[in-house]
Amino acid sequence: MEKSLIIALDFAGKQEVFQFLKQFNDEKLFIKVGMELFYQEGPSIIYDLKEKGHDIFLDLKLHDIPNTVKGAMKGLARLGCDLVNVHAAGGKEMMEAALEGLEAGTVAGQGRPFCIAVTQLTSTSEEQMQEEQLIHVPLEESVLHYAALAKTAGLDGVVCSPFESKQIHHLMGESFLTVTPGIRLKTDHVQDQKRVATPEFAKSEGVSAIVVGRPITKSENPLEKYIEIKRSWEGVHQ
Ligand SMILES: O=c1ccn([C@@H]2O[C@H](COP(=O)(O)O)[C@@H](O)[C@H]2O)c(=O)[nH]1
Repeated sequence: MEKSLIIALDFAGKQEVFQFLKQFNDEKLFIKVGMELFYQEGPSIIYDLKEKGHDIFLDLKLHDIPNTVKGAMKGLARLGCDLVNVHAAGGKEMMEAALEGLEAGTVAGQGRPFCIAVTQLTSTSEEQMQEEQLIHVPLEESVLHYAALAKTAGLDGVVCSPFESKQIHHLMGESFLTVTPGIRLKTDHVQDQKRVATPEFAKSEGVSAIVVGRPITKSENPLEKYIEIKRSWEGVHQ
């Protein structure tokens, strides 16, 4: 889990996914399956990717009443994912229920998936947060508040941006995971992301894992782009 580069496979179906993965030969990847793919293909996409030896972050960002989240997590635990998530805005009781569900659904002999909480989406700016969510504190304070809530609930870490990672580790401990989307090389389009940073910056801030989607999946040469991003994330330069 630590220092992983997670590729977000935001594709509409299995066919596109396996066509895309062909380019990576037999490399075992850390793959993020999100709503777009999971809502089309369901659990079978997880089984297929696990069978190929990939690690899976199932990014469904659960946010509902505690009982519903507990039941959903019980089912997700059986899929054998490595990492799942909820929205911290669902509250401490909901996050505790998520963990209870995961523990109840984890198959004997397998570890339970790591569970992290989304703090403020990387597509949210401070201005949007204040005007649309009516949260009248600096964005970093909101992220740190949600991270502390997640920690109190017993979660393993958070989704945040690289800008908040160092302070989260300082307050919550180095083993508390910071998983950061919104990663772009300087030459990449930012698209709908607001809190964007390079892999090098993420590394310098002690981020636990980066999530990269379109810069790789929409690239003319995805394998080359993956290698370029991986090198700058791992600090290996030729
Ligand atoms: O705050 C968040 C939480 C999740 N995501 C997800 O990460 C990827 C990022 O994809 P890009 O194409 O690299 O922008 C995407 O699947 C999001 O659902 C996020 O971006 N921000």
